[in-house]
Amino acid sequence: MSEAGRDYIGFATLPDQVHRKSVKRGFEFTLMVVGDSGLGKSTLINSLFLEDLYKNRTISDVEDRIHKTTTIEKTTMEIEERGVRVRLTIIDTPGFGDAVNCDDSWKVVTTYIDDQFRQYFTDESGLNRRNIQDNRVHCCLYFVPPWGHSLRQMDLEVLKRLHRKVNIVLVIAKADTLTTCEVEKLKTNILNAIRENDIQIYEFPECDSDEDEEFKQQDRELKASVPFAVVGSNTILEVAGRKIRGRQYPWGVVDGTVDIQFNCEIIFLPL
Ligand SMILES: Nc1nc2c(ncn2[C@@H]2O[C@H](COP(=O)(O)OP(=O)(O)OP(=O)(O)O)[C@@H](O)[C@H]2O)c(=O)[nH]1
Repeated sequence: MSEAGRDYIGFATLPDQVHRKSVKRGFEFTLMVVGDSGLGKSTLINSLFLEDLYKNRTISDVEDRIHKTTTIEKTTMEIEERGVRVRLTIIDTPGFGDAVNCDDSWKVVTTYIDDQFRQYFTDESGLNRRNIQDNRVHCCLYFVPPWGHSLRQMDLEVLKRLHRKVNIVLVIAKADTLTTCEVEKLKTNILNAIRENDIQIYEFPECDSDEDEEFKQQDRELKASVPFAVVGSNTILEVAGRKIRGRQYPWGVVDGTVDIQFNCEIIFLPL
């Protein structure tokens, strides 16, 4: 083969090579969802990944919940978007915050995260390092109830124990139950609370200076929306000839996949 026809392999193509290898192999991504029962965690996860991840789940009765301890429930699925495969694992924490005394709700969650780090370290130190399964938790979606004024003492206790172990993304659940002003106020209070308590939540990386203006604007809006106000829905509605996952009210439709139309709050999730 002539020199000109030969593909150049070198440092310059390194990002390409890494990219190609990763695309071929696929990625592993583990997302943990933490929050009280009924905040819409399953609904949001189902709406985000367009799957029904919790088909077999039954609703426990109130009596059960009073004494319930937090458990870990793991669901794995393969998803593919434009040829890129992702092995997505959702770690749910049913029972979190349900018990009358939830002093220890955080323990199950932190123990699980620590165990995964330990397992990964052990596998990496072993002889067969090629086929390690990465079960470490990459991101934790923490659901804040919409009916409070800020983070509760319990949220602060949990977040203080989690923030050095995992990337935390805070979301205000069921944001369609709040007005624009209420959302803004709650966001300000939450941001003040995490600052006062030295809690580190996930920060988006700096946007490259050579990105186009539209991308930069999107990036600014995304950063300004933290903590994200979210609305989930598993109902498909037809609005203006378009099929959306939304929630229907007498006064309008909340598009769960794009924005909260009467709140002008955009739902972006950094996945
Ligand atoms: N108004 C409103 N209701 C929602 C939203 N998301 C979910 N719901 C409703 O809230 C109820 C509970 O939703 P789930 O997704 O089961 O809540 P969960 O947090 O997974 O609850 P557990 O499985 O008990 O932990 C359901 O009736 C949903 O339809 C939302 O964004 N807004």
